[in-house]
Amino acid sequence: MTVITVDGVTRRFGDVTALDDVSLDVAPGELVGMLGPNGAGKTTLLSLISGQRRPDVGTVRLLGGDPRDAATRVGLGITPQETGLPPTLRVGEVVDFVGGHFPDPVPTAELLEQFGLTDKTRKQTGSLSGGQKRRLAVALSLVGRPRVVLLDEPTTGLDVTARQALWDAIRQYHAGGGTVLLTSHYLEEVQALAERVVVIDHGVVRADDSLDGILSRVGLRRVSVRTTTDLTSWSGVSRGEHRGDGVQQLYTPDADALVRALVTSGVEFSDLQIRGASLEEAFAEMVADDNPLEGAGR
Ligand SMILES: Nc1ncnc2c1ncn2[C@@H]1O[C@H](COP(=O)(O)OP(=O)(O)OP(=O)(O)O)[C@@H](O)[C@H]1O
Repeated sequence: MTVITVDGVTRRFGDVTALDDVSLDVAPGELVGMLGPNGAGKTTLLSLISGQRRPDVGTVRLLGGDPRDAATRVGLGITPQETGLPPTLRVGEVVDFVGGHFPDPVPTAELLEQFGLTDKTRKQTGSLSGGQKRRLAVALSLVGRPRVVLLDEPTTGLDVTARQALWDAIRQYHAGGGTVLLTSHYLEEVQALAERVVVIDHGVVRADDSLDGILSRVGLRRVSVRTTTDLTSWSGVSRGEHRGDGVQQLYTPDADALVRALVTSGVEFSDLQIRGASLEEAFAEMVADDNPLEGAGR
């Protein structure tokens, strides 16, 4: 049984095809990170899964039911990209209000404690900082003990400490068996949290694989080396850049061959380092217009 099933879904807004024949299954207990550039279709996909919109073509199932049924959505928690919190309600009142829609809500004090908001319980939400509002928004998605949560850029605008705290809360929810589908523009967020990565670009799923699978699929190694000779146009270098400090960063499918060529050329160099591509590099490769990855899907 899958928690989320998206099958052959197309959704248009006028002339814009936001999603073009997208299919995606999410199994119970998975933590899936969705990546894509601005306008790729991520938010639209989440709105179809949460039943806020209907697909033009294809079907969406949530927890075995229709996401537009209120009975199905009781098992769902959402943090949208922008949360309209009523500014004059107190933080505790908002949590009580949202929790009141669920049969077995997390007690308000417990939830606020988990999200470091205990001292804000009696403050009006309008007085919270942007980061505190974001934390409250993620807390609200979990108040009903959902079986699945959709988090649209959960930590955008948060500082490093607040982001780490939210990651811990998401991990804790996941460790308890919860299913998570999140979007993020922070690649390190997806790298830190997700076991599986779905890359969407121009409304199409470009890759859907384990995090390791995505990284290895790109197959590029990064060689960094300090030298005064320009190596960026050497044969075997698919992309290269000069850093300000005299170090060049070279991306190559065959680091061994590049290092052999470097050594035999007699060029003087120092500080040679080789490592695998990061998710950021993998992502840049995947959404580069001239370099589509074939064979998306699992
Ligand atoms: N209500 C709407 N009316 C018209 N066009 C829309 C609407 N919602 C989305 N779109 C268009 O659909 C495409 C996908 O948008 P979507 O918001 O799903 O992208 P996204 O991947 O979430 O982007 P971002 O990372 O910027 O949040 C975009 O071209 C967008 O302009």
